[in-house]
Amino acid sequence: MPQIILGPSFGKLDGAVRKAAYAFLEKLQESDATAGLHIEPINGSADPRVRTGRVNDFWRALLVKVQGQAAEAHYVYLGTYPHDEAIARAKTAVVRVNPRNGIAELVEAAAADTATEVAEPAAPRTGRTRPQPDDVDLTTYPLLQTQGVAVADLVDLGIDATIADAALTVETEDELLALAGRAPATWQGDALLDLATGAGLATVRDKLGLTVPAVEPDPESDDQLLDALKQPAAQMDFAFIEDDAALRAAIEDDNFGRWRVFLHPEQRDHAFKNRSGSFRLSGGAGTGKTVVLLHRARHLARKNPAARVVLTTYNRTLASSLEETLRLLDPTLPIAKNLGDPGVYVAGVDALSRRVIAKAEDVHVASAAWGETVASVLGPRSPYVLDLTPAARWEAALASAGADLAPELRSQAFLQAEYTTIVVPHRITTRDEYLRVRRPGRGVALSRVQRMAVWRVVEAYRASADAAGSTDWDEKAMVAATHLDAQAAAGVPRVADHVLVDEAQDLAPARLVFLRALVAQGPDDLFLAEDSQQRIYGQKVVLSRYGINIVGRSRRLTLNYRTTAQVLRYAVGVLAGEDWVDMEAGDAAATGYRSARSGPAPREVRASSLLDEYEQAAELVRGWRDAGDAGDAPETIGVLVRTKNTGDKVVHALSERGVKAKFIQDDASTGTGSVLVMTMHRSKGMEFKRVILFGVSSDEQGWGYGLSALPEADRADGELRERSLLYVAATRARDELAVLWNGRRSDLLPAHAEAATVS
Ligand SMILES: Nc1ncnc2c1ncn2[C@@H]1O[C@H](COP(=O)(O)OP(=O)(O)OP(=O)(O)O)[C@@H](O)[C@H]1O
Repeated sequence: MPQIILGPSFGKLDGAVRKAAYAFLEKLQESDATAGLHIEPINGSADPRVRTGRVNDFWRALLVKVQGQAAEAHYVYLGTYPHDEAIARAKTAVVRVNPRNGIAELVEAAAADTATEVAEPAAPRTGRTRPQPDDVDLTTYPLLQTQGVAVADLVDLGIDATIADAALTVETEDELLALAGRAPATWQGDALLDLATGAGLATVRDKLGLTVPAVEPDPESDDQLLDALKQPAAQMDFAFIEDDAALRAAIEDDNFGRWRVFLHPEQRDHAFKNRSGSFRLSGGAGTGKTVVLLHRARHLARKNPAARVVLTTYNRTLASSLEETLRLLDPTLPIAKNLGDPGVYVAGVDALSRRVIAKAEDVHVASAAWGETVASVLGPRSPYVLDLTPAARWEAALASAGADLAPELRSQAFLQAEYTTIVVPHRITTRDEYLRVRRPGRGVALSRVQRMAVWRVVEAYRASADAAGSTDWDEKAMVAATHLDAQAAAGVPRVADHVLVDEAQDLAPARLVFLRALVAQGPDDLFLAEDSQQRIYGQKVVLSRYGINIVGRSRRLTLNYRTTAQVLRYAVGVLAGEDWVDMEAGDAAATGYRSARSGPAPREVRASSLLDEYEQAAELVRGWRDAGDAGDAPETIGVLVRTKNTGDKVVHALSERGVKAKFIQDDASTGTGSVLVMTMHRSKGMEFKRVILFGVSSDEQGWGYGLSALPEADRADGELRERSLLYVAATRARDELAVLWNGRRSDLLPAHAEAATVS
């Protein structure tokens, strides 16, 4: 059966043609001799491998046939066009091997001639100096030259000579973005953007897997071309199609289906490479961390059908969305029904711990071993731990036993943070242990007397939960982890072979200890995707303190696929001026973070009153929704708010103004036909075509909620979470972002906003 390779296409197709194009490729995949396909060469084509095929009366597919030593032909699909256009394109399209790096690329015939006339190799770098800030005004100096890059360096990488020349004169990021979009191969654009953000030439080579070809390229050799198509950088533009679902996804949804088949070389590495132990993948919002996890889950399950792969994340809603997307990636992938079954088991981390406990209680509740497990985490108490302790019990415990606490410590927020980060993960069951424990990472220092006062409240909290036979989620995770460790020590196998975790930055220590306990230490055990700048819950966590040893196995993704460069710059501005720490206590600064897409600058709208703000929001949405053929489907527009209360009012206000809107809370499926209004917390992991951030004012209730109740030393971290929340919300926008407020503009917004302001 012929192998289809999806290549770059010159345009978009409308729905009906896409269906016909898919049907054509499906038939071609079965046999290129199928009657009616009419796979034919074209007289006078620049590339003798070019063929056209008949999609229907009017449309033709543009193909490149590569046979080589393979028994079956390979067909590179370059799009479907009206008959005459297809013939014209067939004459000039050339798929060739880049002589500098052996990567396959699609070029136009004229460009193919010039591009193979490769420039002189890069001159030795002696004597060339990078401009010094004292000599020149770097803000008006060509971008790449400020990074010490010369035309010869670019040509040496394999970048098209014309693009390389132009790149060296470009002075602004926006111009570079436009130029990158015109490069003949996606990797070339990416290399230019990466160089402009400070990555050195060697780093770019490494990230894209660019190497000098071992043999002189032979334009006639099909085998060389096939090799070239398989290079990681080539696979940003050319994808070998493995199954019908991938083909259908990429053809019928050529924008949003791309992640299923076209991966960045770094994404490919992270998805498919074996790791000798636990691995941490960090990366800014929209860099494809979730995409990597999904591909990795599929890869592991396919590699070993008996493998038990757990795919998990912070909560149930995100887990449902992971499962849904995994099914999109591969409808044939076995999704395990029970934890411990072969296949991919997808669930939120709390659902996982609950499941472990439910099963253990069923079997072991009366056993001494289970009693010891529970007692080792919570002290002597009832062995029943399945019910949930409501957070309100902290208030009751404070009321009954908190009289000796200093006023700044007398809050549920402080006690919960102390309990979650220190008491539970260290399995502290007595006052003496609590008096002795080290509390690294906790902002507030506690004297011995203060510790004793805290412990009295902890005892009251535990006593009431014991009476109710309940535990909170941190306690459940820790009891479950302790149980799994005890079982493993007794020779019972762990319940998973691979654990893949999304949004790990939001997981409290006990949850991480629990995930560690699901799988034995070893190759490909734990894979954590995280972005510390998106931490909107809990406290900073350092993985090594909880038995997760990453050293040397962490990487960062920097190419944002979701948002435009303009939205990204604005969102990163929200984070500016703060120190960010990652889960290995390293620097999590957003260096090298870039987008290859361009769009309008974010809009800031200062409303004169709340009513005016509603009005402005409705007007924006109506404008986007009713923009003729290009109008947005309502559910692709997100209105993000700080609190549920504001959200309810916005839904009402929009509905009054003729905009059908729906408040989304826990429901995983959002439906169609309504603009989606949700809290910024709920928007995590989601994306919209256009986003309104509503009520981003320092006067708006909700922002900084609870911060004043925190001790001074914990407040700075709380403020970081507010900043992260706004960053998360702003990065949900793919194409356009509008920021609305009335009253005082929020201090969290970028100081010198690159935004058009309307008031
Ligand atoms: N290789 C790719 N080709 C095309 N689109 C991609 C690719 N990788 C990711 N994307 C798209 O980029 C968007 C962001 O991807 P994803 O959600 O995986 O990022 P993320 O890093 O997990 O983001 P966040 O941290 O904000 O949740 C998605 O729309 C995804 O489909």
